[in-house]
Amino acid sequence: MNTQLRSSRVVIIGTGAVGTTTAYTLFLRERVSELVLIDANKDKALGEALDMNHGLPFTGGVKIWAGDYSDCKDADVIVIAAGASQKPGETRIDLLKRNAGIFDSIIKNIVQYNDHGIILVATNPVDILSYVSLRKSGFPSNRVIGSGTLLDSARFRYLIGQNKGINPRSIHAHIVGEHGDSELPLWSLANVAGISLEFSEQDREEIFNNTKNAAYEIINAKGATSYAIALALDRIITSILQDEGSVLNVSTLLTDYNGVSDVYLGVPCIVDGSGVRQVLELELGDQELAQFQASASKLKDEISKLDL
Ligand SMILES: NC(=O)C1=CN([C@@H]2O[C@H](COP(=O)(O)OP(=O)(O)OC[C@H]3O[C@@H](n4cnc5c(N)ncnc54)[C@H](O)[C@@H]3O)[C@@H](O)[C@H]2O)C=CC1
Ligand SMILES: CC(=O)C(=O)O
Repeated sequence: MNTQLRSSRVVIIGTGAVGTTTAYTLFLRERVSELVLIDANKDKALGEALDMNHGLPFTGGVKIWAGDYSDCKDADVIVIAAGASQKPGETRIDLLKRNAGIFDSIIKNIVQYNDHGIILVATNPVDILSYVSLRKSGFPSNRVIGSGTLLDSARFRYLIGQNKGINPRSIHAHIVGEHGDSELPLWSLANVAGISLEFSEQDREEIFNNTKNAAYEIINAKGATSYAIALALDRIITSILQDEGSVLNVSTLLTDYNGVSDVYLGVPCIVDGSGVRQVLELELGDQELAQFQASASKLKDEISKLDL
């Protein structure tokens, strides 16, 4: 495992709430040597890059600029956070038509210049758009990753931590499936130091509902979610760039995974410099299996309506 930070370039496509906060997180934590911002609104990318550059005297040496697709040539990771976001009351799936449309040109532009990097998708619906990116890029599946249920699992761990009075970093717990309304909690795997955690039915219901509905709550309150997703993307990017081999609940192509194939869903994966090095197959209980398969069917149904 290489723990040294090597020279690296990350390109972020879409400099709205998610893209910019991710850029700022990478900038503050000095995760990369070069950060390129691309947006359909060139002035927005330019302004964000300039604003961050003015912080350089207070931080380290990350080189940031507003670029174009030719800058993807030397990129190790290309993050896609471009496109429509949910308005209050909209689901992630409601964004599919609008966002699948723009992925056509975004992926074409990326592969015109890059054949070796890792595409990391954040745009919603993230599992379906990761699958679209795989099909349109022709990249191997280990190099097309969605942020998946990493964010949902973080929310779950936070809420369990609140319930138990334990720091969420010490809580091990997983949300798997769609990053969206059909996701499922794996209560039987929730533990602290390998010790299973007990919950009342009422606590389980409250913790899971608050996990699943977190984005709706935040969007109603402030219009977008940005900080926690930026930290989740930073976690994935760092695991790639530092060749960590961390286990993260990202969205990946499933092949006969608990009977599910040919769809992207969030499950625990070993993430390193090659992208998704290994998909870890979980043993699911009967009810969990039924829910997981229902989540897959829902997304496959949506994918079948797309022109791929
Ligand atoms: N995967 C996850 O866990 C999360 C995903 N998201 C998703 O991320 C996406 C972005 O969300 P926000 O940043 O809040 O939206 P935003 O509206 O703040 O920013 C979107 C940006 O994309 C740009 N854009 C649109 N079409 C483009 C194109 N063809 N090429 C380049 N840039 C383009 C816009 O100019 C805008 O700057 C949404 O789909 C949202 O649902 C948001 C939070 C968490
Ligand atoms: C918007 C979104 O997908 C989230 O914050 O979970």
